[in-house]
Amino acid sequence: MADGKVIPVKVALRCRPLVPKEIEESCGECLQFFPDMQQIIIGSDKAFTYDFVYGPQTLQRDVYETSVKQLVKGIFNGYNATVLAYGQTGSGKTFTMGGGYGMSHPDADQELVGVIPRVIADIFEGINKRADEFDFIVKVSYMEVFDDEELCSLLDLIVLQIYKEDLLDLLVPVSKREDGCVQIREEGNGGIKVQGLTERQVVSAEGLLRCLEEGSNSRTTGSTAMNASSSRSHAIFTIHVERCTCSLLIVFFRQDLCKAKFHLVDLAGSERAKRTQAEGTRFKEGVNINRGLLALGNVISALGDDGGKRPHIPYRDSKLTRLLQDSLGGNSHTVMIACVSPADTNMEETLGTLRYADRARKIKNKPVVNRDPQAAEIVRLKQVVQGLQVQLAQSGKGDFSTGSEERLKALQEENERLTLNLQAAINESALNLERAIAKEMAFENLKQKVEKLKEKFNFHSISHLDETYVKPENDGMETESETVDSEPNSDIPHAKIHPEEIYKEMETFFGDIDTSGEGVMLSGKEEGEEGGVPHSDQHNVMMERRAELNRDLADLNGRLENAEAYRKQLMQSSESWDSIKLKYEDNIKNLEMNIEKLQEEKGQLHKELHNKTNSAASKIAETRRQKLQQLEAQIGDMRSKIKEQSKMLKMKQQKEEQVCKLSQEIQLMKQQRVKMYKQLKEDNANFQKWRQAKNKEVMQLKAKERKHQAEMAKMERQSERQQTVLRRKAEEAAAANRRLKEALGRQKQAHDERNRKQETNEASGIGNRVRKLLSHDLDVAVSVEEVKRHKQRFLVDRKELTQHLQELRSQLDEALGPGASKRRTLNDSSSKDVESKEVEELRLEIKRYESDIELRTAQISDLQQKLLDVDQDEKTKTRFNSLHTMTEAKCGLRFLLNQAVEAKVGMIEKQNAETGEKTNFEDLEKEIEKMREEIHEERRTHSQELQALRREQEQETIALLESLKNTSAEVDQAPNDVLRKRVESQEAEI
Ligand SMILES: Nc1ncnc2c1ncn2[C@@H]1O[C@H](COP(=O)(O)OP(=O)(O)OP(=O)(O)O)[C@@H](O)[C@H]1O
Repeated sequence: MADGKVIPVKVALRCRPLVPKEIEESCGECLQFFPDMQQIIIGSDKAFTYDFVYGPQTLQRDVYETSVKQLVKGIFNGYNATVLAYGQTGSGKTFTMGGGYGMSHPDADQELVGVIPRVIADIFEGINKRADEFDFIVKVSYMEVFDDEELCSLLDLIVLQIYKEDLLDLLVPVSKREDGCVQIREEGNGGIKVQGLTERQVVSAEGLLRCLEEGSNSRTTGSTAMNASSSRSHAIFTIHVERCTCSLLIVFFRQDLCKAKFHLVDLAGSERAKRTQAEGTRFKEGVNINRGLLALGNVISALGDDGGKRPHIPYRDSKLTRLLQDSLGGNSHTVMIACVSPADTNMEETLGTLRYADRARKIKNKPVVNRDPQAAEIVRLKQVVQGLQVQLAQSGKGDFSTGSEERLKALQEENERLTLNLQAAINESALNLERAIAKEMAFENLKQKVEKLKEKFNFHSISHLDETYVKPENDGMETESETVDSEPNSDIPHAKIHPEEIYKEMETFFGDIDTSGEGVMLSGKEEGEEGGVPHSDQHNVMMERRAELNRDLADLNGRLENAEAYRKQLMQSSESWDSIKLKYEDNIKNLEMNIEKLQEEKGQLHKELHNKTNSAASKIAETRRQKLQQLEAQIGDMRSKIKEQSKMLKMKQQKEEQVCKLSQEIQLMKQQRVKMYKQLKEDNANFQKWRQAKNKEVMQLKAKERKHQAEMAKMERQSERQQTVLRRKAEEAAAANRRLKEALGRQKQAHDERNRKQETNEASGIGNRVRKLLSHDLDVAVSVEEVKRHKQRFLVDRKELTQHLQELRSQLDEALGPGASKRRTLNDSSSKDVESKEVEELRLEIKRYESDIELRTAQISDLQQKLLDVDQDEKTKTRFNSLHTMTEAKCGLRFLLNQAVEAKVGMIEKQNAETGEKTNFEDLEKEIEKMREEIHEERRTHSQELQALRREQEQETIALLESLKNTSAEVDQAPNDVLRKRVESQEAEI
């Protein structure tokens, strides 16, 4: 390091990796790096060269070792050093400098430690190495810089206290800070001294790190859309190193005393308020920060433009530039670390930083060993005198054309939005009309069905569907249970009624109604039919159980009928048996009497036979013996008859017992039947309930399905609209691109022409020429602005698309269940088999979004490339260079004024047209509202009519069922053939 030699400011370009937020937004990378080459390419071909270029993967250590470490060595020899981190907000300045990440902590990740802690460590290492030769005094100061004093009055009281001091001593606790105690003074040697600033002496690296941490903690940070912890001020951490030899004599003569300052500067973000979405205080800070950086930029430009030969360098424009006066173009070895983001969304800012850094490379410093402060003061005064000799007028830039274009664009956008709204409202109204017509048709259908039913059953009307289904059986059952004891035979005819047939009829009918009439609650609908309860195990079980019960009932009724008939028969036979029995009993009595008589006669004959001994007598005896034998035979005969008759009587008794038993059985059967009817009734009620619940469920499912379909349709419409908008935007962007190209061509042609005419010294037609030139410049500027806007819109689009893509991805993960993200990426066929339709749709949608994002990225980089090609920033600077004479300037001004007037008039016209459109739109909206009300009214009347019709149907069905019930009751109470036949005929009719 030679004393007094001109050394340019060294510039290091550091690019951080994409941060998670940028990755989430699908940002692409707009920077290209080449190994071992200190060059960077932005876009496809715009190259910049710096002293050091660090790609996203470069380690903190490498950054320090290659670009900063050497400065530490100079410090021990009395050379000032500065490391300046510049860049857009969130580009990694604080990360690189390492001032705000708690790196002084022993537990901090040493790989992430930034420049400042490394400088501190190296300084103390150097001191220790040189401890034998020299004594060192190390002091530290830490300040925060706000540039705009005006700002103070804008802010609230608490902020005022802090901000009013535009220089903030970070090593003094907030409570002890006093207004205006820190001030910049110029030292005699041209150096800058900050009066009132704490310079804390430290003896170890740890002490120095503590100071860094203490000051960093009281730095003003805030959250912006681009950086959660954004530094809202410039921070200057200065390490003062004083070297002296141990010899007292030398110290006395100050020959070897040298003082060096190491400024470590973390500038606030060079941001655009629009990008950071800063509002209120944040916005004011943003404006403020930029003002400071603008001054710094001006200083850098002034220093860099003519190799620093400009007579005036505007250091005094801001406190920041005053403080950095030494570091830029002065007595310091300076390294500027320009931090950039690789994201294509930040391309403009990155390009700005690259240019800034490029300009900074041209700054020439003249570092000297800080041995003699008086000499340095003289040099500085010389510089000031030189600076004051030349004054440059600052020219302001008008941007009316941009303003009017902006307004025009806004109006066009508003117009588009209104037209879209109108179209949507018209679509909805048409949809409502269609729905109303469909309802009307369904209603007509229903009416026809009711009429058909009326004809079919010859009823007046039919209603109350559920009761229609239940009632006949219920009635039958009630009649049975009421009459079973009083009238044993009355239940038999009921067994012949077949209510199932009626139900079937009804069910078919109402089933039909269900499919035709929306919202009609059906009880007769069977499973498997559209709109009815779908096949389900529960339903099948219930139906089977019902059928089984009905079968059992019919069986029981049959058995009962047989038993009754048998009993009747038995009873009839029992009656005839009674008369036979009586006859038999008489017979038996007679026979017994006869037997007695015959026995007496026999006895007498026996006696006579013993008494008679003669022949005559023996003859008589013989006759009597024969008679006796006859009598005995008669008696035997009679006895066998009596035996037979008693047998018959026994049989009769048995029959009677049988009849009695049968009667009991019949009684039991009847009770069982009542039970079964009750069971059936209960089952029916349950079945009805179940069916109603199921129907409700079905309706809900249907409604859900309809809603889902409507949502899908809406999404499709939305997506279509989105696609159309995207297509339109792409077309517009392409058109803007084309226009820009044409405008550039025209501009080039005009400039060539002008140069040619200047060469040939053509004086005529200045006005025309200037107008032509400016008009082309204007066209180019407008086209550039247009392209920028399109690019901005694409960026927003891509962000939205990415957000939506993330949502879709998480939906897909949810649908796939645990371990989904793996499967999502694997896309394996086995999992595909089991994927539902929904998953498939999601996959398709994701693919669509991914390709849309890719397309957007391509479009963005295309537009960015165009902008880079135009390099408007550079051209604006030279634009007015073409106006050499006052006449030309006047012509140009007149032309620009005319353009402004035209633009303004055009804008007013557009505003008027917009107002007209707005009124039209409002009228249309009113009309739509009116139509909506009409539709609503129609719907209301329709539903009222439907309800009235239902009520009517219900009443008529009730009446019908009542009449059926009465007829059944009559039949039960007075069973005669006529009534029975009537019921049977009614049933047959039904
Ligand atoms: N080289 C890098 N490697 C990894 N992450 C980085 C790098 N540089 C910056 N980051 C990350 O980027 C984010 C923003 O960085 P940082 O706060 O340093 O930006 P900044 O330029 O100081 O912003 P501001 O001007 O708003 O203060 C931080 O989360 C930081 O961790």
